[in-house]
Amino acid sequence: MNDQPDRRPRKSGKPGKSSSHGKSAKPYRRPQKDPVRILAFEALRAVDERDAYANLVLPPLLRAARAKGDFDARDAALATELVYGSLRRQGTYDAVIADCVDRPLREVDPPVLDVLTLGAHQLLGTRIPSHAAVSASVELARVVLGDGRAKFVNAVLRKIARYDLGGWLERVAPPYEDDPEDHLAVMHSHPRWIVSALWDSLGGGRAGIEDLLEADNDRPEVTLAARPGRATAEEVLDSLGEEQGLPGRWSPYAVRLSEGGEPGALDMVREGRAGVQDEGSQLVALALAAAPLEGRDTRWLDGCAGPGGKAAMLAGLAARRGASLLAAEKQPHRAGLVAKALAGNPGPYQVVTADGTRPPWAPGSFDRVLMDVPCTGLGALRRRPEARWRRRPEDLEGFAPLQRALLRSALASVRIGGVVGYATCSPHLAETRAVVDDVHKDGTTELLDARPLFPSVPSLGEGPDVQLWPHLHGTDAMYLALLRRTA
Ligand SMILES: C[S@@+](CC[C@H](N)C(=O)[O-])C[C@H]1O[C@@H](n2cnc3c(N)ncnc32)[C@H](O)[C@@H]1O
Repeated sequence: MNDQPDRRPRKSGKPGKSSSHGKSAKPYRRPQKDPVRILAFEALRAVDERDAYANLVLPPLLRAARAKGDFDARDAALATELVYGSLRRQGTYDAVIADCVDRPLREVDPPVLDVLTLGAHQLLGTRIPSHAAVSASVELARVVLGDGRAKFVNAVLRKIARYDLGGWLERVAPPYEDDPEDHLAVMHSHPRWIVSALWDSLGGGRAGIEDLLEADNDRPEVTLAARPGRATAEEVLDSLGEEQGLPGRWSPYAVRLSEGGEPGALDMVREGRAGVQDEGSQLVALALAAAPLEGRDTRWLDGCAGPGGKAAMLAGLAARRGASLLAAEKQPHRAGLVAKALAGNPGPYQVVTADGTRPPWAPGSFDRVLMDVPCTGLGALRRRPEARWRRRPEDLEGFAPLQRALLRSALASVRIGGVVGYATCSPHLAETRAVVDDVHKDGTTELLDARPLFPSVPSLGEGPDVQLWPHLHGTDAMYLALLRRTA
């Protein structure tokens, strides 16, 4: 039922005209322009209409609003919460809104639906009092949709305001006993196919999958990685000044920022001595670097390096051990980002623009190889609130041949006895174990137990591969399998 939310023919209609104010008995009053809600609406329209990413579209809008004055940090925090919350909880809010309108959601004009979603989030997902949430949304509707459609918005939001979130969920979520996946999809605002895929990968009962789906709806912490050889986590912590930070949970290089702030503005980040990087990604790079290896260990390859977070960590670790890193990336502009991330690395490295499936280097050239392949990104839903609604199950078929080709190419690139790390930022079994099992069947690899290379990280399952989880580890759902080439 909730697979394709019955919503949003995306490209939309135009804002309606204001109704004539001569007809109203009341004297005409100009709508009140609330810059926070107007900005949130603009961001949602960009996500809906232009397939923009909220995390890219929002910062410039916020900067422009602040530059105009009259928009402070609290306004920015509220606008961010309204945009991210509306996108994350869209599946739940769609079910609620559908119950309050007398036509299918796909027949509601998308800008109207965006105003309703923003209103629903204020009513059901924030502490804003109901009357304020309704009146602010109606004023927004008057500004961006016109008076006629503002009446419709008013009527729908008044219906929504009758119950709180719990009350609505009891009404609109199908009973768990009838259809567990549909129930969880509505309760936790994920498409049903993603609930199903995550559950297949996670295993276990109801409690675990519920915790995972809720963790996907939490705002993730911003984590920094001290670049090995250029800074330590202690130095990064000391440099934070006003910003508060905590050491990482698992990675000795991690620093968790307590307030989101603007990490790009921190001195350490501007100087390239630290970078923004989820702790799960740090652990994957550290595990590959620590995998046991006999014989030569001087040539390392990152075969899918852009934008360069793991490459920066690997390059620093390689430098300490007298090894060099080749960082390859197919997209030239992303290879540029890798070059920027690696600039100033204390040891030898090279960045090349290259297709990892048709590599320009000789077979067997490397001792350690990381293949962090392109994937659906279902492991990073916390960071990209719109991604869950954009992804389709068919996307998996698009990635499958490339993922296998890149893993095979990684194994051809490593010497016999060398180690390949196959990584994804998706826990979907079609992108993780299915790929590794297919390639392992060729009979030229040994699977290594990756778990001991994640020291002190709990709940790593039965191995030999490692799947991290937001609700268990506070990281993105990164996956790592380690394969040694045997023939
Ligand atoms: C998951 S991202 C890698 C993230 C990176 N390891 C990091 O930590 O910053 C996958 C990257 O592979 C690149 N890519 C896609 N197809 C490729 C190919 N055939 N050869 C090399 N790189 C490829 C994409 O452009 C993308 O930058």
